[in-house]
Amino acid sequence: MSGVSVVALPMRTRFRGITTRETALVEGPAGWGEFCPFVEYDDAEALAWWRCAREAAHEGWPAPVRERVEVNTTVPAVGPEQAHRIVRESGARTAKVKVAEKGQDPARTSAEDLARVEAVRDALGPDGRVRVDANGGWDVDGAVAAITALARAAGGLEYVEQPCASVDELAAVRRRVDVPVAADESIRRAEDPLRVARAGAADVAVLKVAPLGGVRAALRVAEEIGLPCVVSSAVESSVGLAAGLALAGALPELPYACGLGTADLLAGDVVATPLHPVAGVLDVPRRPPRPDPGLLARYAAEPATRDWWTARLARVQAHES
Ligand SMILES: O=C(O)CCC(=O)C1=CC=C[C@@H](O)[C@@H]1C(=O)O
Ligand SMILES: [Mg+2]
Repeated sequence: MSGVSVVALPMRTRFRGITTRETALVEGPAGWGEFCPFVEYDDAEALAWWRCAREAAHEGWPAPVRERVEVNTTVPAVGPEQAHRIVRESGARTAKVKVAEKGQDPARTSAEDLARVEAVRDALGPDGRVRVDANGGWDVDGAVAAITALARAAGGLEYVEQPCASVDELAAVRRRVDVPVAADESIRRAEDPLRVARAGAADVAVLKVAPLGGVRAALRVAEEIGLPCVVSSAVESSVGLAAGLALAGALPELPYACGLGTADLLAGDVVATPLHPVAGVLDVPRRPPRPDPGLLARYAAEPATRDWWTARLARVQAHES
């Protein structure tokens, strides 16, 4: 397939259970788009991710209403020393900390999570903002206990992202804790992204541009959901991150630092100047950065991986026609 480059980007540390981020970059008349649904997603779920890539490559993005976006630093499920170093080196004022890592007991708060958020608070100082993301890893009682303990250890939490898996569980937790609840998977993986708001299950809406189908589609969700929004990445290369920044740049209101600093999680990227935040800030691009041919070659996926992605992309595109 012409104009498609499949790469396997090394990551600095394990995040979301992966240490390599496979992704397909597509070129069109408007620039480059990135198609990178996580490998376990089926073609039906991958369709929105293709629409996001197609928008970037063939249509372009709506004009932004701001030139810069404050971003949080993202702390994977690492030890306290590494967590402290990540936050200090980022210069960001907000940190999102991964907790309830897969395999942990959904009914309890791990000592590792408590130590991690304590180290993050120490690195940020008293004025910093600490948020945590459980990726649905707790049950309701476990979430209530964990959020209380983590808020104490962190010296206060800005919000807790997806403490439980279902909308009904989010609503139950929200009734029992003072920490604001942010919905992520309950929006980006839902048949109806607005249900979480109708159910009174969240205070904040996390928007990921690719699973929501592109900048324009995500702006429509933001308008309809009636909650304050925060934009977060899907650990894309800097090409796909630019789409997230285009969304953050175009939202009428942007009350939170955005989870778009994830180029820092990559040990390799496809653009000569990756979108690394400086003091927790990123500029809003008007168009996606162009991949560097040498980097596309350097990180080119092996043939079997390339064939898997190009076949997946062709199947998803066929869904559209
Ligand atoms: O929001 C951030 O700080 C970075 C992005 C991030 O946390 C995630 C990206 C992709 C999938 C998940 O692992 C995770 C999330 O759940 O938000
Ligand atoms: Mg999340």
